[in-house]
Amino acid sequence: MIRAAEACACPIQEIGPAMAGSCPGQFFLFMSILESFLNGRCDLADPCKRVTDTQDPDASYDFVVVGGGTSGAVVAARLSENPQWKVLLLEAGGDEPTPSAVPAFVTAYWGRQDTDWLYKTVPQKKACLSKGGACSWPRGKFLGGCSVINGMMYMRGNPSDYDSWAVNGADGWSWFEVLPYFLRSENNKELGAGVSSQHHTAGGPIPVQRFRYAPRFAHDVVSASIELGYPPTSDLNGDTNTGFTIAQAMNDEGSRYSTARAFLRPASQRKNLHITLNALVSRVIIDPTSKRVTGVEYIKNGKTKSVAVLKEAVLSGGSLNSPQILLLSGVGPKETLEKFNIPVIKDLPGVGQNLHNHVGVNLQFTLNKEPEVPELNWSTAIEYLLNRQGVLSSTGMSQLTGKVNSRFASSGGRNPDIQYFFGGYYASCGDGSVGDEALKSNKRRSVSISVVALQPRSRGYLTLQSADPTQPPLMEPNYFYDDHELKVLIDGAKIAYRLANTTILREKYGMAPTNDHGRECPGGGPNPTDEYFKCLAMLHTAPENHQVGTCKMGSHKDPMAVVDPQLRVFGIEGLRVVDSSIMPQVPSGNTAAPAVMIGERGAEFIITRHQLKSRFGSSYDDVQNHHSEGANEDKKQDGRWKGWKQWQNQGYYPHQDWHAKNNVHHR
Ligand SMILES: Cc1cc2nc3c(=O)[nH]c(=O)nc-3n(C[C@H](O)[C@H](O)[C@H](O)COP(=O)(O)OP(=O)(O)OC[C@H]3O[C@@H](n4cnc5c(N)ncnc54)[C@H](O)[C@@H]3O)c2cc1C
Repeated sequence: MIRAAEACACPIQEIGPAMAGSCPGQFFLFMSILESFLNGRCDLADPCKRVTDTQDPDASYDFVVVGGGTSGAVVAARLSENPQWKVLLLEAGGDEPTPSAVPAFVTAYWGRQDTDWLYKTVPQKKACLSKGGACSWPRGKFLGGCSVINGMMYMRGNPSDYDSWAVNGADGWSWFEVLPYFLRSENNKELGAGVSSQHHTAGGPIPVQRFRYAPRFAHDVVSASIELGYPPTSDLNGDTNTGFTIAQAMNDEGSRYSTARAFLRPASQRKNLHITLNALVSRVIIDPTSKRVTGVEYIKNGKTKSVAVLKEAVLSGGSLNSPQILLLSGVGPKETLEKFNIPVIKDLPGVGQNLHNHVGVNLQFTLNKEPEVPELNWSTAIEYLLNRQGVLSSTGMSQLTGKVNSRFASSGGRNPDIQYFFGGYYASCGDGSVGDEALKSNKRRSVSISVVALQPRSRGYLTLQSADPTQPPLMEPNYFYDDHELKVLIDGAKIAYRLANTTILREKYGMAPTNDHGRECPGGGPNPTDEYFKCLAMLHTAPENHQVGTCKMGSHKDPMAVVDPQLRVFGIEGLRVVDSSIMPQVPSGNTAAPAVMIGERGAEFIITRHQLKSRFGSSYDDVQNHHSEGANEDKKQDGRWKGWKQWQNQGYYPHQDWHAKNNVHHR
C-alpha cells in the first residue's frame, strides 16, 4: 500500500536534496526508505500545484519581487491576483523538497549548502562562547524561505509591540491597524476550541491549528506551569498573553504549510506570475540621475542577467539579505559603499544598522525516570504514512511555549518579556528500531528549555565583507552588549528551574538539571547563583532566529529609517522592502506570522498605489509621497490632499474597508 508511489493526477517529481543525508550514518538506510515512501504521497508531493521554474524570464515585468520567502511569497501571490500585471519572482534557492512538509523533519534542511544560507555571526565577546563565539543563524534558501525550515509556531507578539512601532514613527502600524493583516492570511481551524474569533478568523490561505500529536510530557509541563501559578491559556495570541501552552502552528492534516505552499502553489497556474528559481539577485539597477529603479540584476547558472522593472521592485530577501542587496545596489552608508567601490546612488546611513534578534540561554535537563527511546521507528513511520498522525506529524517538544514577565517587564503584566522554547522528543532521525536496546542501556531522556529575552536592547549591524554578491554579509549582533538581556534571562532561568522542580515534573519524570551542562560556570548546583546563569547564557547561548531591523521603517524625520511607513525606500523611486527587516523593533514572540502580515500589508500598499495611479493618473504619486512624508498642515489644505481624502472616502483605502466588513475591534 505504501511501497509504491501513489498515482497522482500529475507526475511526481523528486525535489531538492535527499533529506536522509542529514541523518547520521546508522540511520541512513531507514531514512532513505522512509523518504522514498514520503516522496510518493500525492498530498505531500502536491505535483499538480507545484510552480514552474521560468528558466528565461521575459525582458520586463511590472513588478519584480526579490526573494520568494515568508513575506515575498505573499507579495508575489497578491500582486499577481491582478491579471493585468506581470509579476516576476526571483528566488535564490529551489522549490520546497517534499519531506520538508513533514513537521518532524524541521531540522533536516538546516546546515546544508543547498537549502540554508549557512550564516554565522562574527565572533561574539559575550555569546555563543561554547562555539568559539560565532553563532549559527540558519536561514531557509528555497521558495518559502524560513517558513520551510521554521518551527511553524504561530505567534503575533504583544499588541504593545506594534503600538510602540507606531509611536516611534511607523505611522499606521499600531496593533489596531495591523490586526486585519494578520487575520487576512489566517485560516484558523480551532475557532471556538480555546481560540476566540475575537482574535482569529478563518478563510485565509494559511491553516493554523495545533499539531495532531504532542508528547505527554508537553501536556505535563503545561500542568506544571499552572502549579507554579501561571494562568491556564490555550492561546497566547488571545486575551491571555502570559502562561504556557501547546501553540498553534502553520500546518494542516499533518503537514507543514509554508507561505510558498499557502500562497504560491494556488497561484501556480497564473499566466502573469513567473517564478525563476536558483536565481541570486546581485543588485537592483537604479538610474543614478532620476534615482528610479529600472531593473534587477541576477545570477543564474553562472551567468549574470537582468530584467527591466516597469513599476516597482520589491526586496523580500529577509533581514540579512535585503540590506545586503541594497548595499550592493549603491543604497546605504556612503562610507561603506565607497570602501567597496560601489557607486553611491543614495547615502542612507540606516541600511544594515539596528540589527537585533531575540537571544536566550539554553538549559539542559534530564528526565531520570524516562528512558531515551527513539521516537521514530517503523511503527510511528507507518502511522504517519497511512494516516498523517503520530510523532512525525509534530515537532516534539518544540510546539510547547510559554511567555512570562521578568521583574523588568512593563505594562502591568500585559507585556511579557520572556518566552520559553523547549526541545526534545524529536522524531527527526531513526533506524526503524523500537528502542529495546535503548531501554536496556538505561540511557535517560534529555530535554532542553531555552529562556529567551523578548525585548532586547542590544543593537548590532550588518555590512558587506565583499562586493561579491555570492559572499555572505558581515553580521554583528552585539549579543549581550546591553546587560538588560542577561538580567532578564537570569529571572527566566530561575523560573525554568522552578518549573522543573514542580511536583508533577519532579515526581513523574525525575526532571533535574543535567549534571555536566555548564560545569565550566562557577555557582551551579541545586541553588545556582545569578553569576552561574549569566555565565551559562554567554556559554550556551540560544541565538534565536528572529533577526529584524536592518531596513528599519520610520518617519522621514528619522535619519536611520530606511523605508517609510508604506515600505518605500527613502530617496529611491520604485523600490520597497517588504520582509522582516523593516520591523523597527522585534515583536515579543516568533516572527513568521508578523513577516506574513508585513507581506500582506506591503502588497496592499503597492496594489492601492498602482490601482489609484491607473485611475487617477500620476498626480496620485505626488499625493502619496506628500502623505507619507509628513506634509505640513498648509499642504493638507491643497486640492491634491483633498483629492486623496476623497479617494479614501470612495473606498480606496482597502484596509479600512476590511476593518468594517469584518467587524474587527481593538481589544
Ligand atoms: C530555524 C528557524 C526556526 C524558526 N521558527 C519559527 C517559528 O516556529 N515560528 C515563527 O513565527 N518564526 C520562526 N522563525 C522565524 C521566521 O521564520 C522568520 O523570521 C521569517 O520567516 C522571516 O521571513 P522573511 O520573509 O523576512 O525572510 P525569509 O523567509 O528568510 O525569506 C527570504 C527569501 O529570500 C531569498 N533570498 C535571499 N537573498 C536573495 C537573493 N539575493 N536573491 C534571490 N533570493 C534571495 C531567500 O532564499 C528566502 O527564500 C524561525 C526561523 C528559523 C530560521
